[in-house]
Amino acid sequence: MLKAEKLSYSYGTSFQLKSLNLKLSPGKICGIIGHSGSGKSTLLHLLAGLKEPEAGKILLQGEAILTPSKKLVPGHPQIKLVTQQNSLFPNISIKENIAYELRYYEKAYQDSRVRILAKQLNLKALLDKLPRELSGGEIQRVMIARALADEPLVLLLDEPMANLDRLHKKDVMLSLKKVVEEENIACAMVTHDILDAFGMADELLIFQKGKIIQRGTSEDIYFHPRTKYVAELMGEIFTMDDKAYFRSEDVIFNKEGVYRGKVLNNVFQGSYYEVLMEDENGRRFAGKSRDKKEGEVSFSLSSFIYFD
Ligand SMILES: Nc1ncnc2c1ncn2[C@@H]1O[C@H](COP(=O)(O)OP(=O)(O)OP(=O)(O)O)[C@@H](O)[C@H]1O
Repeated sequence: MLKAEKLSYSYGTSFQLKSLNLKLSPGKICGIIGHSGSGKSTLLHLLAGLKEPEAGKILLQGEAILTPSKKLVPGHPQIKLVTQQNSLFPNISIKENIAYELRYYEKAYQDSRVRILAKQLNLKALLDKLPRELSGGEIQRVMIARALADEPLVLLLDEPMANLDRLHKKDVMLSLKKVVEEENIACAMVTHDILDAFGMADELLIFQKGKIIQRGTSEDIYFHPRTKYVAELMGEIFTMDDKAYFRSEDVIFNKEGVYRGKVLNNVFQGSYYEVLMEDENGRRFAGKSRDKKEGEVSFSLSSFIYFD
């Protein structure tokens, strides 16, 4: 659906996005993960046709999209970018905000489309309110609904769920995934929360300094990270010898275990305790346990991660 070929962009000498290739497929969500400043937002702005690439092109259904220098108003009507910024009209209702995107259509179609979106994104109770009467998370859902109103081919989301608590997140995640599938939209989503990416993305792209350094399914990347940077983005890793790394869930407490640790703390996590430990060299690591641990403990490790 959307394809970027050899895309390049830079901010002077301080940041470069170099010869990047990317494909977004209909009905699929591509999660974009990377440290702050790695270029994720810049990429979304390029894909949305809002920044002028220095080289390369962006193809929508095989046709090159017009870049800002070739357009009066930058952007493409069928590629929608939703950021964290609230860009709703403040003095009209939520319903009118969404319907505004459909202003060239008949009223009956506007109404039915708003009704469908309100159902998909759980907005029914908010339709007659003004934006200032909504919470941050509710605004975010409305912004997504508004972006979807005119049935775009591509939806680009820059941290769409940053303002939502866990419970609401799950709700929005499920509805968003369903809409993307039902309406066959190609979607890319930048997020800082790896669990959001795991929960939603069909494919993950890992970004480092303007480059995609690994791509694959969540499971693929979680279990086979190519570098330490990638592994750490997926969750905390530990090592006792700087060669073999492990995660807290790999720690299996048992008396026969060949590894030893001194328990420093038990952090209650609800369904388990995170047991913080250190070895005789003062290296810190953690395990997971249903019960609290104390003093000297032994454990084995169920698997290791190695880097090339
Ligand atoms: N207008 C600009 N002028 C100069 N440098 C910029 C500009 N916008 C961004 N940068 C720099 O380019 C790099 C990439 O920025 P970008 O916003 O794309 O990163 P990001 O991965 O989205 O970060 P975050 O996760 O913090 O939003 C950063 O080092 C940033 O400081």
